[in-house]
Amino acid sequence: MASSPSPPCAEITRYGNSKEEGLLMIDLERVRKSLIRQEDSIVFSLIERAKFPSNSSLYKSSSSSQIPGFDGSLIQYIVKETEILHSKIGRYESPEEHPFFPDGLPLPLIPCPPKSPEFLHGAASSININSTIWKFYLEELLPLFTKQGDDTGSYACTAVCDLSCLQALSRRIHYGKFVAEVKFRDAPEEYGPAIRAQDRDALMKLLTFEDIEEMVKKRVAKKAMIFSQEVNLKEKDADDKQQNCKIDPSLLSRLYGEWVMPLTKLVQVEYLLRRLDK
Ligand SMILES: C=C(O[C@@H]1C=C(C(=O)O)C=C[C@H]1O)C(=O)O
Repeated sequence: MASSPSPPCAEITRYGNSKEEGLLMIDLERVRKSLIRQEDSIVFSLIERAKFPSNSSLYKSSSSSQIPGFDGSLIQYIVKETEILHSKIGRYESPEEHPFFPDGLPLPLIPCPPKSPEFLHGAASSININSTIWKFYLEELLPLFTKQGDDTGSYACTAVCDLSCLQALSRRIHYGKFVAEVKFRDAPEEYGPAIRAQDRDALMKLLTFEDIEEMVKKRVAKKAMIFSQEVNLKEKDADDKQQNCKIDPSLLSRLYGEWVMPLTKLVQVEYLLRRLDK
């Protein structure tokens, strides 16, 4: 029997945990399918950002932003203002979306769909590690895949690409909450004692699947090679395809191995530590 298609990310929050409610069950396979689909968004957003040079002035605070009354960097200004607009239209009503500058965001101006039974424990809303994502993206990842250079005419487009990368990475990493909830529901008798003992190491060991992680690293590198290769009508051999990539496929493996998966697991641990809170 064909497996049911994985729910689009936004729908998974509307699924309950009981067939009696006429809602679809969520299981680890469906959650993992959503993570796989999110790989595409991350790969394509990095390919788009790689079109522009490093444009390091974008990320310098105070004087370089030259925004009257704003003393942060230009990228901070653009992200903050974008998140204010997105908050007004209800983006952060979704448990899958997390702002990078949550303080002082306005309430939605438009009516949001009625809240369906929450799939996640209420403590989920207290977990936001975007400051960590911001830091590794700007300080460690960007220099690895952008060419040195400064093109003042492309600052706005560059910042929009950065925001797309940041949002895709944030969504993927915080999806760890859904992974953790499914794992807990699948084996409360295993996770319960480690949660009650607040044992981070035990929880990390329970939720880690190294075979899956190895597959993820290989798959994202392959996606980078396929999605970013130059396409022409002449037949190219495999080596040429590898050389003509807009982004180094091995960078995606490194991104997932060093940052995305460890941070997704950190989110899972933080969520599970709070899972039995009243
Ligand atoms: C997301 C999961 O939890 C962990 C994190 C993974 C990831 O971030 O890709 C993969 C396997 C697990 O070690 C999972 O089990 O699918």
